[in-house]
Amino acid sequence: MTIKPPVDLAGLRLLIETMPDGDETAASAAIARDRLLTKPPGALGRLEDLAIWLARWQARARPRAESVRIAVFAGNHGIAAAGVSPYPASVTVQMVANFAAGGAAINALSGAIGADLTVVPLDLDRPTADFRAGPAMDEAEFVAAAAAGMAVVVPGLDLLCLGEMGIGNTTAAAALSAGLFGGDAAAWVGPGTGAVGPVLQAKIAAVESAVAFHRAQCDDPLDLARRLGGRELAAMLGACVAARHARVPVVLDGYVATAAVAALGLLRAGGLGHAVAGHCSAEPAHRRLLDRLGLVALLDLGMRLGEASGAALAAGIVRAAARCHGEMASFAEAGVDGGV
Ligand SMILES: Cc1cc2ncn([C@H]3O[C@H](COP(=O)(O)O)[C@@H](O)[C@H]3O)c2cc1C
Ligand SMILES: O=C(O)c1cccnc1
Repeated sequence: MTIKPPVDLAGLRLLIETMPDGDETAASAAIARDRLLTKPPGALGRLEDLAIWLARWQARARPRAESVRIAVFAGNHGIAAAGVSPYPASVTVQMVANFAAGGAAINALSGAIGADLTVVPLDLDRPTADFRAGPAMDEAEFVAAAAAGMAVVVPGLDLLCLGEMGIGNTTAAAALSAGLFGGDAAAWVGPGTGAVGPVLQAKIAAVESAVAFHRAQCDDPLDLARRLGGRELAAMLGACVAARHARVPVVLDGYVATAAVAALGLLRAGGLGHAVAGHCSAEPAHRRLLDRLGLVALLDLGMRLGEASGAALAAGIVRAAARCHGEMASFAEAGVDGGV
């Protein structure tokens, strides 16, 4: 189902509450087929789980992952002016130009797996507010960014990869994670693009201030995503919600993408059922966040880039899982002894 984009926070909340459950009939059919295929049961390990997961969330007994879209959302952050990144905020728009010219890592990776790459810049000349003493976005800004994310879910997709570009956004991811899950702010902060020394200290201080300020006023996950996130994070959340309604399973990228959608896992049991963690980023808090959400990453390659790079690589694995499930012969068809 293609959904109507929300016009306010209540509308967004309703779309989250009404996200469909998985299709257990399709999942059961996929489990039954998996048992017939020419391999010992379980011998394809997580590839088998992935095929069944695709079936459940696509509501298709014979799942596929041929039409893959990679969506990279870009946003600028007021908090970047607090010296939390080794790179200047100007890099965000410059990297968007690099994406358009085909020169970024994600261009090479999306080409390598034959995926469609769409880049969505979100008001780059208007950074979000510094969230240390006020919300990053007002409700209208937050909902507009979520709606922009929803628009990437077009008909005909089999799989959607979510990623981002936004200097300063590992600070937003840390603040949002700390706001949602609590604990020592410093434990949610890492180097991002390479923060060390005073930059890392500024990052920790920014997260501590922001979480203290907003947690005193609010404990609703969606409102925390508005207060402590950013436009590209809101867009990933919106895209993840729209994908669920359209029965398009999602592959998450790193720490920033996972933090962006974490509220869905808190607002609803199984709210992230249709999402798989593509990889575990080298940003140390990513593993911590995945653990809190009960997600187990597919890949662990020491990557810490963002741009949906880890998600794109993982999409190749998901496609391979669907092809095994769809293309392998059964024991009976192949005349192979054994099986059930
Ligand atoms: C050239 C360049 C390309 C990137 N591609 C993704 N990021 C990544 O780094 C940023 C977050 O890190 P921090 O919070 O430390 O600023 C995001 O833009 C993210 O996608 C990049 C960063 C740079 C410098
Ligand atoms: O894991 C991530 O999402 C990440 C890590 C470093 C820089 N940008 C993003």
